Amino acid sequence: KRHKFWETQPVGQFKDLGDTTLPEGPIEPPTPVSEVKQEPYNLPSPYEWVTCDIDSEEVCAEVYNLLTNNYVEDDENMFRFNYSKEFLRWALRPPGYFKSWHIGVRVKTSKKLVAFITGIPAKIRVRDDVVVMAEVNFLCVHKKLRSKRLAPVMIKEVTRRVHLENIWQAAYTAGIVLPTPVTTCQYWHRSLNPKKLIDVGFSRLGARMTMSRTIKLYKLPDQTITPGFRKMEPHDVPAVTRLLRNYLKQFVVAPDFDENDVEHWLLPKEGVVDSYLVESPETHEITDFCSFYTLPSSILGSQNHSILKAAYSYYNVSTKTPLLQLMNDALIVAKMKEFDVFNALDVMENENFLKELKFGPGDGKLHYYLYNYRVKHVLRASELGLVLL
Ligand SMILES: COc1cccc(CC(=N)NC(=O)c2cccnc2OC2CCNCC2)c1
Repeated sequence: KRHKFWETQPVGQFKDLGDTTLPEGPIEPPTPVSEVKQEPYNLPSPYEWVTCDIDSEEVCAEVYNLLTNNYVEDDENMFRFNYSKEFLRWALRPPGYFKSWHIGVRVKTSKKLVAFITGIPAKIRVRDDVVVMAEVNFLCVHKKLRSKRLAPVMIKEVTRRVHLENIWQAAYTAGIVLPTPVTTCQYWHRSLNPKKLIDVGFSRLGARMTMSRTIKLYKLPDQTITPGFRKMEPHDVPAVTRLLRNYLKQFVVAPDFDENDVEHWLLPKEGVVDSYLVESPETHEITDFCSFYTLPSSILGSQNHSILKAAYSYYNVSTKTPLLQLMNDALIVAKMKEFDVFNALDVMENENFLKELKFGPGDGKLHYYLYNYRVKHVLRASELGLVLL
């Protein structure tokens, strides 16, 4: 039976899709925290819950190894996300995070970590309604424990622990269709190192194209071209916060970032997140911003290469520099940093630069979901201003 679990959850149900009488907003009301189930859900007997302290080098390494060997693969099982330990520590410890939301499952006897799921708190605006939600991510069950129905109990457990903090909504993404997407995004890729991408099977040589012609097609300048384009620095946090908050107002769903959030999520971190801005040489005003995060993938079947170095478009704001030129500078910097590919979703205003900057469409889609919050109509990807890691 399809979605046996999801039909029991407060999420938009397929059967409700046509019903415009259902109001936008929370589907179920909050309950008093005292009435939330105090004890963890039952796991099958060989397994036990554990809270993963990712500050611990040893535990962080266990989480890294579980994800490296068992997390999301592309549709053709040629690549698998390979989040770094530094990235995981960044992604899971934003302002106000809860250690109790970093949930693992161990084998009681061997203490082997065999499953993982996380939440982090985030202020998300839906139209005019700012809601503190949990962003749920990194749901991973060891390949050898699939189809044991562990995922539903892990989702119920993270939901229970989120409820204990008096938070009643969540946001998450998936590559599969569940009840019911808020929006569905197409992902796009811009080759930076076409020879390697073709060698490992990520891309194919175009019809009537030679390798040298393909290399020339994707060639980029070896310096950025926008005057005043520079790395973001700590003293830029207030100006970038103002710029980003104002820009994100136009989207139906978007993060409600304050300066602490911007400091955590957007200050450059080597090997984790890169962010650049344009400071007007005349007025010293910050007029534009672009950022991307580092998410390599393991290459599962290549002799010559083991890692695909990928940059993922994060938040970009253009108010003076044309978006096309700003994102071209982002591509130039990514190439200078030896990324092989630059990925982007067709969210926000991205569709205005994707084709022009020689992005090609990916072979899959990313669906966005809200838990316990109904959005009246499915949104266009361009109405979405939220990028999850
Ligand atoms: C190239 O290596 C891959 C390894 C695993 C999966 C995929 C395909 C895929 N599922 N890609 C995306 O979900 C994706 C494509 C473009 C931008 N962001 C994305 O996902 C982000 C956001 C959701 N969490 C994973 C990272 C590709």
